Amino acid sequence: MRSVWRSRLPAHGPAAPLREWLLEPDSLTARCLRHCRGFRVRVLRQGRFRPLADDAAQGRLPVREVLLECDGVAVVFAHSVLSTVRSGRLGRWFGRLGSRSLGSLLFTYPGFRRGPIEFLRIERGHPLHRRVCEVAGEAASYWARRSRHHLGGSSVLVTEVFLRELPAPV
Ligand SMILES: C=C(O[C@@H]1C=C(C(=O)O)C=C[C@H]1O)C(=O)O
Repeated sequence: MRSVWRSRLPAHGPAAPLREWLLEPDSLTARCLRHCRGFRVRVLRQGRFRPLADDAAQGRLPVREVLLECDGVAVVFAHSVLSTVRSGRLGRWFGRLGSRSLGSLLFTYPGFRRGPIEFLRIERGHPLHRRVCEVAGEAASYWARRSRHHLGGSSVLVTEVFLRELPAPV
């Protein structure tokens, strides 16, 4: 079952500082780098997996899941899915990222076009909720955002789940 992702945060939604992080128009990696001394991308899995119902995709596709860590603390769980198996340059670059941030590609190479950012409070029953609890600990719900980045005829759907209060600027 697909969830209803919304184009706006509810007025009574998360308060600052989480609200500002959810609304960050630029790269989360760049924001993390401004807010902590030690930033790291911890790759949890990368390969061809069956996408989530929410990913609006069929078949086994290139999937990447990582934790963004600030000063040793995991602050974002990211789940990214390519639109097709044959994704040309995007597929090659995606597969070779390793521990480099996907954002270092999406927000630097000029050919990408980003679609709208959508928001969802991920609760028990959502396929990502269980995965996030496995890595970040049990919580009733997590706020998340997602957007699709297009390059030519391919795209990557990037879903970011915020795990805890995020660091203040250093
Ligand atoms: C899209 C960005 O890249 C970040 C890093 C990711 C990765 O390395 O897989 C995935 C999503 C983001 O949290 C960003 O920095 O905004």
